[in-house]
Amino acid sequence: MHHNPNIWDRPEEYDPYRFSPENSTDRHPYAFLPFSAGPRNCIGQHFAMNELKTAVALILQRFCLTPDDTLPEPVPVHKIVLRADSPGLFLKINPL
Ligand code: HEM
Repeated sequence: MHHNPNIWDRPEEYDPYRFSPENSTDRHPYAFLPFSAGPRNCIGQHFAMNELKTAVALILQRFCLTPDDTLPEPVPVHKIVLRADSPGLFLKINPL
C-alpha cells in the first residue's frame, strides 16, 4: 500500500522529505497507514512514534551510520511489514 504509485511519487525511492509538512498537505489522510485506521487502529502509535524518534535521536547524537558497501544491497521482502531478506541490512556504526 505504501508503494502505490497512484499515491506516492517515486515510491521505491527513499525520500524522508516526502513526509515534511509542506509535502504532505495534499495527501489523503489514509494514504499512510502503518498503524491502520478506524476503531481498532493501534493504541500504541503515539508511544511508538515518540520512542522511535527518541531512539533515532540518541543514536545519531553518538554514532555515524553508513551503508556497508562490502555486502550486497538489501533485498526488500514482504512479511506483513516490509523487511530486508537474508542476509539482512548492514550498516557501519562508528562512534562520533
Ligand atoms: C512501530 C510500532 C507499531 C506498529 C507499526 C503498530 C501497528 C499496529 C497495527 C497495524 C495494528 C492493527 C490495527 C488494526 O487491526 O486495524 C495495531 C494494533 C494494536 N497495537 Fe500497535 N503498532 C506498533 C506499536 C505498538 C505499541 C508500542 C503498542 C503498545 C504500547 C501497541 C499496541 C497495539 C494494540 C493494543 C493493538 C490492538 C488495538 C485493537 O485491536 O483495538 N502497538 N498496531
